Amino acid sequence: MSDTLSEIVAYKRSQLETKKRKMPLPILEAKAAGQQAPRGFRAALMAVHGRHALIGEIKKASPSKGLIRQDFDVPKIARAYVNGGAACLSVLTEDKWFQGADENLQIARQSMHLPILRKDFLVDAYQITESRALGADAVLLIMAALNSYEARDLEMMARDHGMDVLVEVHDEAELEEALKLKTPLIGINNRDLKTLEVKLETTERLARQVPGDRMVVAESGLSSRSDLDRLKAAGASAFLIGETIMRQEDVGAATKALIG
Ligand SMILES: O=P(O)(O)OC[C@@H](O)[C@@H](O)c1c[nH]c2ccccc12
Repeated sequence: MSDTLSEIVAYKRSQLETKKRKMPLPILEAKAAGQQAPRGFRAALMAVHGRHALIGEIKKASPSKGLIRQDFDVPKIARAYVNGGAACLSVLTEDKWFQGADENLQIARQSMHLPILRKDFLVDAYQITESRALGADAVLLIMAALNSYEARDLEMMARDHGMDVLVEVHDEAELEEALKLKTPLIGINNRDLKTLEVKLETTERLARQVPGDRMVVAESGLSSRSDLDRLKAAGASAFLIGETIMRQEDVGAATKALIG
């Protein structure tokens, strides 16, 4: 376990057995079936015209930065993102490194109308059903944590539950695997999840290799309007932003300032 991603994934896998015992899959399936229908995540991104399509992330802490935001009022943050003009939200549910919680997703969803991406480390089919049972509209699949079979199976399950899939890559080999999936949403993470280093050049380099029928979502390390303009010119059409906005007291104003 030399890098952060492997450590997190190992921890996730170790939690799974307990979770499955506490909440057996059939019960979870029933919960998922009882949820309101998924809101269109991809559709909401595609509906944005004339300004940047932003996915506003609700994130309290991160492995690279520690605590990011002290005053963490989820409904207030969620509604501020709406008022600021975000197209979608992303909610961290990972508890140990990001201080997230499953409840944060449920609370955010009850607080506003935008589609929500469940941001976590999903490596097992159980977690896909769990995401829908929590009310997620979309899930993140991280190619660096999955082989191509796992990615394909998890994607199929997510689609069966009516959720959109954002597949995350950070190099050429992962992009090649991601393009074999059905989802049109290709997230390019500027942060290397193994070393935690951030380079906007990652989006610039990889976006060029994404066919025109896919949609590039630039992720991580975006801190200004000019970063968004720069990556849009490189081919990104949506932007996933957490820390920059989470550090601002006024989330609505910070969102507006970024997307115009
Ligand atoms: O806070 P930032 O640098 O704006 O990044 C947001 C988002 O891209 C980042 O939280 C993220 C991208 N991929 C992930 C996978 C797991 C956990 C977190 C992430």
